[in-house]
Amino acid sequence: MTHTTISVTGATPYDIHVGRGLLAGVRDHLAPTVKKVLIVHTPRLGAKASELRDLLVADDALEVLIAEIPDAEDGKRIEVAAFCWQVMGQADFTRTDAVIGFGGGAVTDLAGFVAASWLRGVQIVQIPTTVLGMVDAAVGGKTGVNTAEGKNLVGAFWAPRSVICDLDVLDTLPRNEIVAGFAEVVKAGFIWFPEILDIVERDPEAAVDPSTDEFRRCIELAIEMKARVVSEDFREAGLREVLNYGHTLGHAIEHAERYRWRHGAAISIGMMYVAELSRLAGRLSDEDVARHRRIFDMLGLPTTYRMDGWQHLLGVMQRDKKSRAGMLRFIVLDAIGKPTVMQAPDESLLFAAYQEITG
Ligand SMILES: NC(=O)c1ccc[n+]([C@@H]2O[C@H](COP(=O)([O-])OP(=O)(O)OC[C@H]3O[C@@H](n4cnc5c(N)ncnc54)[C@H](O)[C@@H]3O)[C@@H](O)[C@H]2O)c1
Ligand SMILES: O=C(O)C(=O)C[C@@H](O)[C@H](O)[C@H](O)COP(=O)(O)O
Ligand SMILES: [Zn+2]
Repeated sequence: MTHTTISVTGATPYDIHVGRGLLAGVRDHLAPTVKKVLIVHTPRLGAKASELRDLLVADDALEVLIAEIPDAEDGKRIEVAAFCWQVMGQADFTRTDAVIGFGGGAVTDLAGFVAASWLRGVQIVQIPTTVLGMVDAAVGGKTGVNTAEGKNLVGAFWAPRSVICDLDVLDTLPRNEIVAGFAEVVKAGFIWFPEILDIVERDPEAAVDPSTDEFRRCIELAIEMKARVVSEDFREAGLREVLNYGHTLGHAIEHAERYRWRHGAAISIGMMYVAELSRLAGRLSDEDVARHRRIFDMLGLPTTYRMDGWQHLLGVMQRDKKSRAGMLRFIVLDAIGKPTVMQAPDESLLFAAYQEITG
């Protein structure tokens, strides 16, 4: 199977590697000067993390440390970052040492933040083990943790040295996780590469099956999209905001559900919401909105939410990072592949769109 390399350019360039059997070459992705490596992983990835450690200790010059952190969003907390800092401090981890984030998006976000903050920045190699991590979380250098008030409210922009997407690690990933992660792939289809949507519509089963060419094509298109966007706008001064399509309501739902929902499920509803918002604002056609619903239905991703929580969701959305001077801002579509910003929409319009997605 071929090995694809997708490059991020800009002030801190790096490559994203996609293929199979890539973990064997992990040492080559760390700077030769590295003496200590911290592998951050969750209990579920314990056996694979041991294999990774064995590959690294084959280099006698390397000392490998392990930080096993709680699973999923339970790991994206400041207390967990503090635990990692403690492991690093006790091992005299220096500026020439390296962190490896080995897991889903929750792990790569946390590990990236630990690397960004330790000694004000040490190198990080991201090895995502979920679809979502490969196409989105491990690429682009957004790192962080959740707080009681909201999702990803504390963090840093910190570019990885390298991203290794070894498709072999997806063999153990449950189907529901593959599908949830595919929500970010579909997002790339709505905002940038409609070819992804065509592939899903032709054969949704093949699209989410990691052994198919269709899956590989979708994954690579989504990574390509993200690499192009973050190459142009690393710190989200403009263009990068398009990657937040569906996330304003999506993050508020994750908060309302106490981070027990899959990120992909929450943002699927969030994308359905902004599609309806775009339509009610006269921007998006009925057919393009129907296309959203059809694609989410084909994949088994949710498109509706309960009627009651609106006031709570609205309050949480005020803390969205795209808000400016108390004004809400949403990424909406003028057409498929044409995202834009909607500034301070009327609350009645926001509620009308919400009514369209209540089951
Ligand atoms: N930084 C970014 O740009 C960015 C982008 C998108 C999402 N995110 C964040 O990513 C997180 C969601 O990531 P996720 O969907 O990968 O969730 P996750 O990290 O919680 O992983 C999902 C589940 O899959 C398990 N798992 C991971 N790899 C596995 C494997 N190979 N085999 C079996 N089980 C495995 C994990 O233990 C976990 O239970 C959210 O916190 C979201 O905010 C960040
Ligand atoms: O990389 C980005 O930029 C994104 O917005 C990608 C999103 O899919 C991702 O969930 C991100 O973590 C959301 O960022 P936030 O700044 O809204 O917390
Ligand atoms: Zn996301």
